[in-house]
Amino acid sequence: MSKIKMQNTVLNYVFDDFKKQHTIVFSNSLGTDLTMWDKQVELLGKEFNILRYDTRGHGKSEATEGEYSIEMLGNDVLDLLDSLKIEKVNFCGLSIGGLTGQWLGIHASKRLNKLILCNTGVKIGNKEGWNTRIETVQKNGLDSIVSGTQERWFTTEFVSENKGEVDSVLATFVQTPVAGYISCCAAVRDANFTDEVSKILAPTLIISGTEDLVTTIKDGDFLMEKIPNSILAGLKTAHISNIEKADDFTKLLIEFIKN
Ligand SMILES: O=C(O)CCC(=O)CC(=O)O
Repeated sequence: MSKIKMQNTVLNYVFDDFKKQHTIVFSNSLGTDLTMWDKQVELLGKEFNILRYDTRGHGKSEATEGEYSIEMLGNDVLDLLDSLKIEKVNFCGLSIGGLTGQWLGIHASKRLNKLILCNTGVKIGNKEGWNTRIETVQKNGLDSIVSGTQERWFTTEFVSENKGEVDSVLATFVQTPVAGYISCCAAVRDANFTDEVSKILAPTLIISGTEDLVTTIKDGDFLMEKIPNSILAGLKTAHISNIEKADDFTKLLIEFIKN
């Protein structure tokens, strides 16, 4: 792992430079960190260089003060690419990472080869829900929402067969800095790409979870209707599809980027 001091923050990242032609950048979901992609690295590393980073306020990245915006998180990615002198990438983001991906697709098209938007939507949830979550976490901490989080993130079948793995993801969740988590909640609350998403020109793969109640398959359908050069794949998962159906997820990425 390395840390990089950028214009406005310090980001933690891991760059596996396998000297391949293409690089794929992974952007984590709310309350996770770059280790959420561990199951993708082995297979994908045979084909691509892999750059993973902790979203601002998460993992070992700095939790700067004040509310964040998706624009800020998108610019963090551009600063990171500039610092590492990487011109063009394939970008894969899940949930809030998918909002960052949409922002990049709209505002930084020339930095993208292909875009993968997972378990996300043009808008996630509503203002009231996010404000309630912010207040709850401010008052009672992340432990107070851990059981609801597990229910949204994984199907009951997956939890019963993979208890250790789920516990480890949730251990990362409760270690997320409260300030970073709620600042990112504000970024999600304020994001709405309904009117801009059709400007995305990069070929785009949308991955939705058929059992995802946070960002539904309908949200994925809407993205596909609006983004001109896009396709949609559904996996039988809840919100964290890349962990719940890791191999299927990884194969979708390889096929999409290589073709
Ligand atoms: O996962 C995200 O990045 C945002 C959506 C969300 O809050 C998922 C959840 O915890 O329910």
